[in-house]
Amino acid sequence: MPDHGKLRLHNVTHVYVNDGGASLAVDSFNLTVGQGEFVSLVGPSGCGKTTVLHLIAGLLRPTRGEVTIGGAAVTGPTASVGYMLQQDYLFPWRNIQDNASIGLAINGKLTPDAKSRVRGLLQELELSGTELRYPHELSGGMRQRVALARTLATEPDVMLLDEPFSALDMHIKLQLEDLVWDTIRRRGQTAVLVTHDLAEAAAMSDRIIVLGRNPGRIRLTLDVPEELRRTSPMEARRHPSFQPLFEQLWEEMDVEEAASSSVDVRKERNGHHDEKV
Ligand SMILES: Nc1ncnc2c1ncn2[C@@H]1O[C@H](COP(=O)(O)OP(=O)(O)OP(=O)(O)O)[C@@H](O)[C@H]1O
Repeated sequence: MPDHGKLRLHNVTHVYVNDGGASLAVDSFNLTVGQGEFVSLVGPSGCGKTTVLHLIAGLLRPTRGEVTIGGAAVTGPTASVGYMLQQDYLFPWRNIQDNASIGLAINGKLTPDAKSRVRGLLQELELSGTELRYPHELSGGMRQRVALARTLATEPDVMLLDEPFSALDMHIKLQLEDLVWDTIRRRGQTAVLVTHDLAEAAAMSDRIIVLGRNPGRIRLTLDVPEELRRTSPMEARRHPSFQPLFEQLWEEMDVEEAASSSVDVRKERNGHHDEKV
């Protein structure tokens, strides 16, 4: 049977409408992500990457077009989608076990089995012994691992990652990239990562989608070579195929950023500060 993809955005357009007027964030966006595939979205600031994740998560409804997961239309947030953000948003008054269990508690699924699964997750993420501690007693990397446990606890099929490593220092970031990559792979989850870090995109993904400047449209798709997909992000960074891929991405982003700034220059030159070019 042909693979129609776990996740599909079909001709999706999103316009934000508020007091400031209407703003086109994503325009006629088409993307299919296969079951178990890891895709990264990169592109200039404001090009619509987070908007795409919010549409997949059901936090926003498309103005036009359709988002489907497993063939079913996304009409609102569902437990089958997990979301990991730059900030961990742990509750300071709840201990680590309770923070990791919060999604299950909200969904009314905090059964004894689920509790023991959360304990297993904390163990898997090397957080054993922290269960009764509070977030302020943990390092940034540990807190982000608790956030990962909280996301995995509800057993989502699709993981959305919005710059989850960008607030961490380099050493912790590299370790956490490996851990997240490994947990996602072992569970066969489908993942979409938004990142400004091109090396991270190259090291973690099966496929990289380069978006053009606002409004979000796909400018280019790069398939990551098989030998990099098979290895952990840390190992991928050391592989001979890594540098050429990174350089290609860098050049593509350079072209895109240059296009953005030439538009700004053109706008300045023409005195058209408010006009959409
Ligand atoms: N709530 C909102 N209301 C109006 N416009 C918005 C809103 N959220 C985002 N936008 C606009 O939509 C466009 C896309 O924003 P989005 O946050 O998706 O971009 P991004 O690529 O994730 O940016 P960054 O890389 O800087 O995080 C931008 O022009 C932004 O100003």
